[in-house]
Amino acid sequence: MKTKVEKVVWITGASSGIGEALTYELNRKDYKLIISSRNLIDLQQVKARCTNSDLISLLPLDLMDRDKMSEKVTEALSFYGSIHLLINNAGISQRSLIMETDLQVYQKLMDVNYFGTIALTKAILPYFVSQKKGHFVTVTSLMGKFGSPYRSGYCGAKHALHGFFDVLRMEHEEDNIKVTMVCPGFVNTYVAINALTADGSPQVDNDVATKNGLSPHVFAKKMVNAIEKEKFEVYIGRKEVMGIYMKRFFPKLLHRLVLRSKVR
Ligand SMILES: NC(=O)c1ccc[n+]([C@@H]2O[C@H](COP(=O)([O-])OP(=O)(O)OC[C@H]3O[C@@H](n4cnc5c(N)ncnc54)[C@H](O)[C@@H]3O)[C@@H](O)[C@H]2O)c1
Repeated sequence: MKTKVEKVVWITGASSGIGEALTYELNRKDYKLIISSRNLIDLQQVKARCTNSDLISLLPLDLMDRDKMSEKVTEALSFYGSIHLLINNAGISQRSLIMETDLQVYQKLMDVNYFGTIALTKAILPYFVSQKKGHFVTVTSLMGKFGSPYRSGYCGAKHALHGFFDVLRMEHEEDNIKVTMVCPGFVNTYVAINALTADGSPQVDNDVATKNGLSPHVFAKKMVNAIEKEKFEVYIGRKEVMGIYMKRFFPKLLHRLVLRSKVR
């Protein structure tokens, strides 16, 4: 457990789903946490459910506010005087066909998932470099490695994160900066309910596959294990994870299987 000595973790998107479950799991393991999301009341409720709530600091943050990221980093550092891990977890999905989707929806998917994430990453990077230590953990998706209908903009944004962070890992190898890319399969969270439809409104309904996915609690345990082992990249889910290997070795077969599965 190499990173056990590195105790301060900043999690984005901590108000629900994977981020909320990560908060409980890391709190249980006595990490000091800074938890972020857009809504302070939601964050307060998560904190109230933690056993070691004195180890939790709240920092509201909207990934759309790219200009505020340096300010947010300064605020985050003021809580414990240090940060060792940034978990870029916040994100928003999509359920709409390319032909029907407004360009603004693509813009928002990129703004939140890609530009918001890299803006926050760039804002904290000089601090990590100055410390000669730091660990970026970025939650992408299996959709960051292959595609599935109704998710064109989401897939684009998540694929882009892999490009960015693979380069960051190389450029800052000598600064002792670690990067772990986490690719979930289906996890039973609000991701499908909050997913943007063609006009930018949320889908509201859950998807069957998401509902039948891993529980956020089980997912968070596996993810923390991967973080502590400083893995480069990890795929966490059920049989859908096979898509990673099929994309690499049998891309046409994966194409047919994804179409046949009719997953929404
Ligand atoms: N649940 C799944 O099946 C699944 C699969 C693959 C990838 N993911 C990824 O996991 C991550 C977490 O999603 P989840 O499944 O927990 O869904 P969720 O909708 O329950 O949680 C998303 C979190 O991101 C936050 N968020 C959304 N927009 C934001 C913004 N503009 N600024 C700041 N925070 C914002 C939300 O408030 C929430 O806390 C996302 O990056 C998502 O793409 C989830």
